[in-house]
Amino acid sequence: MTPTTSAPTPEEPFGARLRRAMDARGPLCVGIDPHGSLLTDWGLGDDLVGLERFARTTVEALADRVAVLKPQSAFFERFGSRGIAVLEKTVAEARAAGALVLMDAKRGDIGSTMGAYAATYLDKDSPLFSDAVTVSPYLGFGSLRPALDAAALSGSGVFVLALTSNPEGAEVQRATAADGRPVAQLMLDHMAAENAGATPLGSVGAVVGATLGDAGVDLAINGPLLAPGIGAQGATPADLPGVFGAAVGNVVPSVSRGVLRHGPDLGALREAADRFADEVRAAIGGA
Ligand SMILES: O=C(O)c1cc(=O)[nH]c(=O)n1[C@@H]1O[C@H](COP(=O)(O)O)[C@@H](O)[C@H]1O
Repeated sequence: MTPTTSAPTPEEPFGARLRRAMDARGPLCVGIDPHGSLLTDWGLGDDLVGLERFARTTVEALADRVAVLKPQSAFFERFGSRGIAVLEKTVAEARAAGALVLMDAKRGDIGSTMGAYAATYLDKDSPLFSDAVTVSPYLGFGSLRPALDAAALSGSGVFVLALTSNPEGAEVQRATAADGRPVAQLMLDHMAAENAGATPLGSVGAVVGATLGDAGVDLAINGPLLAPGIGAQGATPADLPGVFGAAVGNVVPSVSRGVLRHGPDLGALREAADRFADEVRAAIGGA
């Protein structure tokens, strides 16, 4: 019998799309973090109008030149439903202008609740659909299964916290798991298993702070490594080879305030991002 319906075409996986963007534009990610203090410094009100202007300006300045834009959901959520409406528009405009959008929401929950988060960010029909989302595995890596499955279905990605840039993270992430591995290594090994066999790059990324010095863990997960902490938290692109060693080619260095503080002038924002991109290239090579 001839089948009358065919399976839906799998979307091109996030890892492949990210690799292409990194090769074409360089690996830099810029965060869209509308801190109240930044809105004020930009001459805007710390209100919805200011939020919208800030996000739109950042997208206009950067979405055609950096590989990834990373809106920080918390700074939009603080304005309630109307802030989330601005976030929806920001995601859509950034994607339309050619950037990959990594939603920084750091979600983590169990079972069907995690499934609802996955539907929010990783289902193509959701108004907040993004190319990838940050998630926390500290309710157990297996609790992320709904997000991992949803990402595989829609060709999106997840970035899983491993070793975060804040000093407080170490008491959990560097602790020893029941089998003797550091907890962060256990998580990274799970990510490596998810990405096994993917080419050119898996769609499950790890978050590893650029602030850590030698990460001291095996980062060969065959996936992207988001490296926040550059700029305001004190790390520089020159630190990346020391933190990431042989895995540095998969690093997506991430800066928020270090770029955003140069706004609202479009040219100044672009120059700041270009400067970080140049420093990244000098430190780790690439486009
Ligand atoms: O997932 C993240 O992006 C993240 C992980 C981490 O370990 N540390 C970290 O700072 N971040 C985020 O990266 C951004 C850092 O902002 P800046 O310090 O202004 O560059 C914030 O949105 C943080 O929530």
